[in-house]
Amino acid sequence: MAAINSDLSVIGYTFEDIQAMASEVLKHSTLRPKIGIICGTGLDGIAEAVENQTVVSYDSIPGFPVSTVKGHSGHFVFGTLQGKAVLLMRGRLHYYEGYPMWKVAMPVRVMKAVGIETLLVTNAAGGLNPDYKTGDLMVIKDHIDLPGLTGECVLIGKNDERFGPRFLATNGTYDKDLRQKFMEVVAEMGHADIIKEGVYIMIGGPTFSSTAEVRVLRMFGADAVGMSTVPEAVVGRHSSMRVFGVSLITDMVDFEDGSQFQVTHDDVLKVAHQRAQLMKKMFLKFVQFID
Ligand SMILES: O=P(O)(O)O[C@H]1O[C@H](CO)[C@@H](O)[C@H]1O
Ligand code: HPA
Repeated sequence: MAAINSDLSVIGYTFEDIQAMASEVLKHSTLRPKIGIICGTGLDGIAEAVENQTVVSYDSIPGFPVSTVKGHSGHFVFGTLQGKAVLLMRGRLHYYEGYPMWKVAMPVRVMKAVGIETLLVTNAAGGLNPDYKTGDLMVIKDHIDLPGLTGECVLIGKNDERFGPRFLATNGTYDKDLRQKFMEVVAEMGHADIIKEGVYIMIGGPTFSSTAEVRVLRMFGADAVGMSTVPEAVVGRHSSMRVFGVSLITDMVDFEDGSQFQVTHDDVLKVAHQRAQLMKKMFLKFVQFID
């Protein structure tokens, strides 16, 4: 009798599958972008600024999973930002949608196969650091992969070395020069007061954290909590991309027992929409500095 889980081929897309999806995406445009952007919940305002747009819906790409969350529309956008070719993901995949972890970040492998070298990731997150406030932006300097630490790392499964190494060092995942440049851009725009740099912790979701849990997350050393980004950043590094991430603090978690405040997804979307124009302006300036 075959051992349980002996068929590792069921975990992950093959290199050829990813190449086929990338070819499908590339058919739609003559642009060959090197910058990829993943838009977080309600943070796809940046897509409005993309010129010469071509939209490729995820469901038109054979084998590509679809986004199911409000605030994630589910398509790639090819175009130019400040004259630079970019590929945006308007809509990401989350573990809590029911996708296995290896599927959550497969679009990053497709992006790599398309030619993306620099990956810019945004997300909406809850603030754990008491010095933060709603509406702040946190440049991610490091992350805590809580699912990964508990056995749900995005790189679990058969490894094809054409994607990257079996064992990956994840310290230094977030590119120092890009972090510094983004901070400078934001400061030059007169918004130094809302920009922070900190540690993002990923939880599986879809539950927002309990009071006891947020205390643990803070004790772990995290400054913001969310349900995404880490698998994408890890796969980005695995694919030798330069990775940059920024969190919009859409709510401040409450450490008090018996607190009446309960965050909702609509609260998250509301703050994301309030900050959409500003984030768009920041990214327009930022991309100018990316080679
Ligand atoms: O991380 P993004 O996709 O920005 O979304 C964040 O917002 C949603 C919760 O409101 C969760 O999906 C959380 O991860
Ligand atoms: N917790 C987890 N994920 C989130 C939050 C939060 O408070 N806000 C936005 N995404």
